[in-house]
Amino acid sequence: MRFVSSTVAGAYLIEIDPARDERGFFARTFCADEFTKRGLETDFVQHSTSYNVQRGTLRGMHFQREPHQEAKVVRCLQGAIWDVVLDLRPSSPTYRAWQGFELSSSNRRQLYIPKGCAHGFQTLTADAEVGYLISTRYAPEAAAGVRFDDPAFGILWPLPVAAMSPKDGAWPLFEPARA
Ligand SMILES: Cc1cn([C@H]2C[C@H](O)[C@@H](COP(=O)(O)OP(=O)(O)O[C@H]3O[C@@H](C)C(=O)[C@@H](O)[C@H]3O)O2)c(=O)[nH]c1=O
Repeated sequence: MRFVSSTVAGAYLIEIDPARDERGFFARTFCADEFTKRGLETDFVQHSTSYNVQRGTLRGMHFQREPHQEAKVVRCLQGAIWDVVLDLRPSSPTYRAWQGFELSSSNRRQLYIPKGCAHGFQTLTADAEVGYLISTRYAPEAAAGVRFDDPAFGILWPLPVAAMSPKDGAWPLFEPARA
């Protein structure tokens, strides 16, 4: 596995290191030893998937409040997405910074989202499916979000929004105390 540092502290783009032969290849997509070496979470209690019908569907920007903060490992299983990590940790050297990556079923890249960061994505294709490893149980009372188009962050999205949940359309503008 190859871990590429992000401009958001503690976030990593993870690429596979395929062992190829005439059948195709074999590659690790998660390795507890490799994650531990970099101080990343290895204890994942949920593996979830989301399926998205339309190109341009946007989900985000989500996080869970303390003490339910989550680390996530995100992968696009079908189609392609623009996947974004946003730093909401006031003590972080990259507080309020974001970075986006194209993840697709063909590039097989994954994005590691550290605790305290928000996460969201926009689908670049129709019929896109996204899988996540998540380190913390779903706690709806702790679920929170910031607006995908909040000028406090200036996240750039590749496409007009084709579909979004009412919840994601209604997040208030960012106030540091609320996050
Ligand atoms: C996230 C989640 C949702 N649900 C339920 C609640 C609701 O009825 C339905 C859809 O929930 P949401 O609208 O919150 O789903 P969604 O907008 O896809 O939420 C996801 O967005 C991306 C960007 C993430 O990073 C994920 O961690 C998660 O927050 O699924 C669970 O049962 N368990 C879960 O872990």
